Amino acid sequence: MAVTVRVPAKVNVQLGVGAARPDGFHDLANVFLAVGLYDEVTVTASPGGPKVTCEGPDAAQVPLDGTNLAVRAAEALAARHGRTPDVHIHIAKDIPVAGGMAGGSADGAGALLACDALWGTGASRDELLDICAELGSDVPFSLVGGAALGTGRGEKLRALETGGTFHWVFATASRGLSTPAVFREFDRLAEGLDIPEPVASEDLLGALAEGDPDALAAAVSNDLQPAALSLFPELADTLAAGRSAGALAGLVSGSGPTTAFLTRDPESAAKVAESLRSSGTCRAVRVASGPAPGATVISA
Ligand SMILES: C[C@](O)(CO)[C@H](O)COP(=O)(O)OP(=O)(O)OC[C@H]1O[C@@H](n2ccc(N)nc2=O)[C@H](O)[C@@H]1O
Ligand SMILES: Nc1ncnc2c1ncn2[C@@H]1O[C@H](COP(=O)(O)OP(=O)(O)OP(=O)(O)O)[C@@H](O)[C@H]1O
Repeated sequence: MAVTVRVPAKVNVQLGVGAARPDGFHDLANVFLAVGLYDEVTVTASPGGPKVTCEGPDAAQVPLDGTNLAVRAAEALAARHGRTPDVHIHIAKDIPVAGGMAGGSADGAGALLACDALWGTGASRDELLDICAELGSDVPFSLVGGAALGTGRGEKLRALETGGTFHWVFATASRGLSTPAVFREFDRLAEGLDIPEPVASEDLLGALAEGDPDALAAAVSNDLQPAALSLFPELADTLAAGRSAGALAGLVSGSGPTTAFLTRDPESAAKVAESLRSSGTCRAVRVASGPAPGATVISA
């Protein structure tokens, strides 16, 4: 028997970042939107597992050892339920790697849901969310999808209402950025400054609820953007190219280096994508809309 789960990427429409906490993490006001770029995680019984394989354009950058979040998810579920993680996990990867779109987190959430179905564990939603939070700050959102406000280090979620579909263009970069390195750069840039508690923007939540792309474009923000630009200055050229091509807004996605451009409709998304492709300022361009559903079993 094989179980396949489909899991979306995310863009952060607001990423408010507070000062570093004593544990090194940062309190966030993290407004997540799941978008329709997906990894598919397939699990099959395999004695002596867990073992992981990966296919897709970025597969060579995905670790195939015990650090893979999908492997860690299978091990965590097995340990809680007193069984051995005898499983082969195959990842069909379409989410850019190390791009700030929660690709590894998606695979963690996907493997967890898939193993739960394969093993008949019957874990509750709350137990799955607890395991997700142990795996990483973005992993709970990969499980639930849609739109949500993440507080704490991003793992405490409140579902948000969305009144329509938002159309995005994503430009991937020639190299990745490490999430911890971007947070460290945020801390360096913040030295000596008084960093306020991050708060979700009421205007932004209203724009999501209304499904209003112009209002959302006026409200998007990312406190990690200056840090990502400091480590990867060429991203400024990509942002300028997307904005001058007619995007309503352009911002770095999460910790970057993927840049995200909000457009009014699918036609203008196609136009912005075409301009970005010919701009020479990025590696590849993808079009996707959100909200998209969270991790979903698509075959069992
Ligand atoms: C940038 C975002 O993608 C926005 O959604 C997330 O905040 C990062 O989530 P993630 O990749 O799941 O991150 P984790 O695996 O939990 O943490 C990786 C590293 O990022 C930093 N980190 C992450 C989340 C957070 N609230 N504060 C942090 O300072 C820490 O250095 C941590 O060691
Ligand atoms: N299943 C996985 N897929 C991709 N990367 C993984 C996976 N498991 C662990 N990793 C590691 O995580 C690193 C970050 O990859 P990922 O694609 O999750 O980045 P990201 O999208 O920037 O994450 P986030 O947006 O959550 O900060 C990779 O360089 C890789 O070493």
